[in-house]
Amino acid sequence: MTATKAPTTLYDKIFEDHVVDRQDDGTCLLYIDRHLVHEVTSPQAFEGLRMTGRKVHAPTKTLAVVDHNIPTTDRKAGIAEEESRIQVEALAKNAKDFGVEYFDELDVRQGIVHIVGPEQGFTLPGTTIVCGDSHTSTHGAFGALAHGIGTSEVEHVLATQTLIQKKAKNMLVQVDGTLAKGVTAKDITLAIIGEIGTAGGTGSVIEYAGDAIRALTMEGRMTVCNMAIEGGARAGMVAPDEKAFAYLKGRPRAPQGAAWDEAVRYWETLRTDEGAHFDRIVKLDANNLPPIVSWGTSPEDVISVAGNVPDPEQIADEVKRASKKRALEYMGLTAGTKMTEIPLDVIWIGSCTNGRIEDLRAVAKIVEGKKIHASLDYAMVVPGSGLVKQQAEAEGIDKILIAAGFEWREPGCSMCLGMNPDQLKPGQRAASTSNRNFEGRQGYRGRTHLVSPAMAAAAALAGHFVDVRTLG
Ligand SMILES: CC(C)[C@H](C(=O)O)[C@@H](O)C(=O)O
Ligand code: SF4
Repeated sequence: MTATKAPTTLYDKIFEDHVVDRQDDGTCLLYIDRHLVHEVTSPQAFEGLRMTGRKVHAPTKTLAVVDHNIPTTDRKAGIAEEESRIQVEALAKNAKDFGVEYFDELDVRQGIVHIVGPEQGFTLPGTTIVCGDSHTSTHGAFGALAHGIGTSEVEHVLATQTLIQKKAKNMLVQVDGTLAKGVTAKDITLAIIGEIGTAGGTGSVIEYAGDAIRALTMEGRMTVCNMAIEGGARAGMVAPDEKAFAYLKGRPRAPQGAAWDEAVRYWETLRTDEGAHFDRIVKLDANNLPPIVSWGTSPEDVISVAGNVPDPEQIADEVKRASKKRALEYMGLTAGTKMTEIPLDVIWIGSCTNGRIEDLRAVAKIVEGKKIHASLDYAMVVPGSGLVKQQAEAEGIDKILIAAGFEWREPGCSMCLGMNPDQLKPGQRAASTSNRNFEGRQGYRGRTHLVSPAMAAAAALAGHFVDVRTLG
């Protein structure tokens, strides 16, 4: 008698393929294929190795890049802020001492860690990937199991190439239908968080499926998986397909020749079986999805650009009501105001959510031959990596943006979190293509509205939000 194997999810498959040891209580030791390292969460981890005389277990499976603390202006001028400088210098030294490849601030391959991994073909389908950074979920777009980890785990992975994990629940987010013109992956991911809330994915790994996800480019899928974290999930993933393979083919770290063909044969098996069990299923209709704007101080505070600032008084739950009232106060908004009538001060385009070439192309397409609105303090574009910047310049995108009045910067995290000099001033209101809008996220008392690159571009021209579906 042949036993039929129970259908399993993509997450189950990759997880089980990497289990080195399993305890009775379900605690597993997972083998880690790829470890990305940046300057913020690695100094103590390397220090821990040094103090105990340990080495990096698999230096070739580790890649370090500087991103959070570096200025986006002249790199050769160095870093003025001491704490930032110390972190960056520590990473350079640690990479050298421990034999880890490192992209420094003058390397064209440098950029935001989650943009660099896929670009280098370091991120591959079916692998386990970790980084001391919450948005490691981005890599799940390639059908990898990608976890953000804490600094003590960074040390553990450096020393052992393994991670202690318990199996998460399986959650399916099914997005079907066709997006309206101007509506993008960012709107999908913001809408999902609006629907499930920032705790909606707690304890789960989300698989994104459906024809609207299939129709997205790899850049778009990365945008969606990037924000799985804002939906509370441990990771997000999309089953790899021809688009993923085409994106990776020929990348420096991707397999070549016969090894490539063999890899693709394996990658093609990486999908959820028909009938596999999901603990929770959420559906989103792409057909009717409007462009989304955040109005509050949580990524779940989202609304259609065609809507009005919501009224917290309508919320039954007292605690929630108080918190949303506070959010409106912080944001300097009044319930009932039309979203398209909120005047903006700053436009910021970049981040691991939306700092890829496709994002910059979308912006250039909208602003070409036009000027940013005179009422803005400034508009800034920060490419996600040196290679994105180079590609954009080869396409003339930099010229279009500069002619329209944008600042064109060096790559890094920049104002996504303002660990470098790029910060909002108190009271300044920004349309930002990043992923977090907490109080002070982009600068002390700064106000952030999360949007797609197309929405940010249209807002740059108008000085307020515009429904991009109405653009010609
Ligand atoms: C600095 C880093 C630890 C942090 C993260 O993990 O997400 C940062 O990238 C962020 O986006 O807030
Ligand atoms: S771009 Fe923003 S979200 Fe992404 S890693 Fe940098 S700080 Fe974190």
